[in-house]
Amino acid sequence: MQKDEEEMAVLSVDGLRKSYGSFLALDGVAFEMYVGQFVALLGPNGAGKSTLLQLLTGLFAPDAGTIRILGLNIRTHLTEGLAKLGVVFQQPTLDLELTVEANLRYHADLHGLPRSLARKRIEELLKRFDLIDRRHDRARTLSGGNRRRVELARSLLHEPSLLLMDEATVGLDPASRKDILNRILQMRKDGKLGVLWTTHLVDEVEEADRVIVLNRGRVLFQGTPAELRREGQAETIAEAFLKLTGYSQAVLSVPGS
Ligand SMILES: Nc1ncnc2c1ncn2[C@@H]1O[C@H](COP(=O)(O)OP(=O)(O)OP(=O)(O)O)[C@@H](O)[C@H]1O
Repeated sequence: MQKDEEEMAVLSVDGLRKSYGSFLALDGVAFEMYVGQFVALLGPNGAGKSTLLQLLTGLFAPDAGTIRILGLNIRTHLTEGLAKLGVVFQQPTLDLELTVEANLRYHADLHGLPRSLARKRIEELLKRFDLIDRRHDRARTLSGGNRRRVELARSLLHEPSLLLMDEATVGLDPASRKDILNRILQMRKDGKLGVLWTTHLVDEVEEADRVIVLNRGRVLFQGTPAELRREGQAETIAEAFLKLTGYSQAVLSVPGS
């Protein structure tokens, strides 16, 4: 990667606004993040996290504001911007009738990877995510945690600079949840990828480089987990989050639920 690419924000969002009819789902959202960072986007249900991710993936256009991926404005450079993006969606997206390997090969073809390069990367990623023994198994036979690992491997095949993970641990058992989170946290050591991790689970943001608190379409806070605790004059992230948002304990979901 070029020096100026390393210093450039991998994702830069400014003045983002999106309404559904008269309902304002995102209201002037702005933040930046860099490669090597794990950024947690924390917000209760309905905060606007999925809407934000739909805009970041070009699914639909914002009413106002700009999104830049490595400096590329996706309004004018959508294809180039999306080529730098890996996504793990909240809803499972594997073809359950295909084998693990075929799911990955299909994605590699979509990204136009030459077959020999695709074979090499698939092999590397299956090893890295401890899936090599399952390569010939149909996705249907995999546990929820393993399916998520396949989706994660798939999202990295084209070597993106930015990985978006939308509530990636929802529905997983506690051990699989921890496994996925730890794998992502380890990846930041490579310094090649920025990860935007959306969640409504406060315990998933403890080790983030930065936390963005989104509530009712607005950014209430952005900074480190320690700064979040300081801002909320609280000992825990959960307490700080509740103070900032004014919610009661009930809004904090039980992990694994
Ligand atoms: N297509 C739509 N039409 C109308 N309102 C919508 C639509 N999609 C989302 N909303 C509303 O916009 C707000 C933000 O929704 P969004 O799904 O982005 O939030 P979220 O933080 O991802 O929540 P969740 O964790 O529940 O998915 C919610 O109040 C939701 O009801």
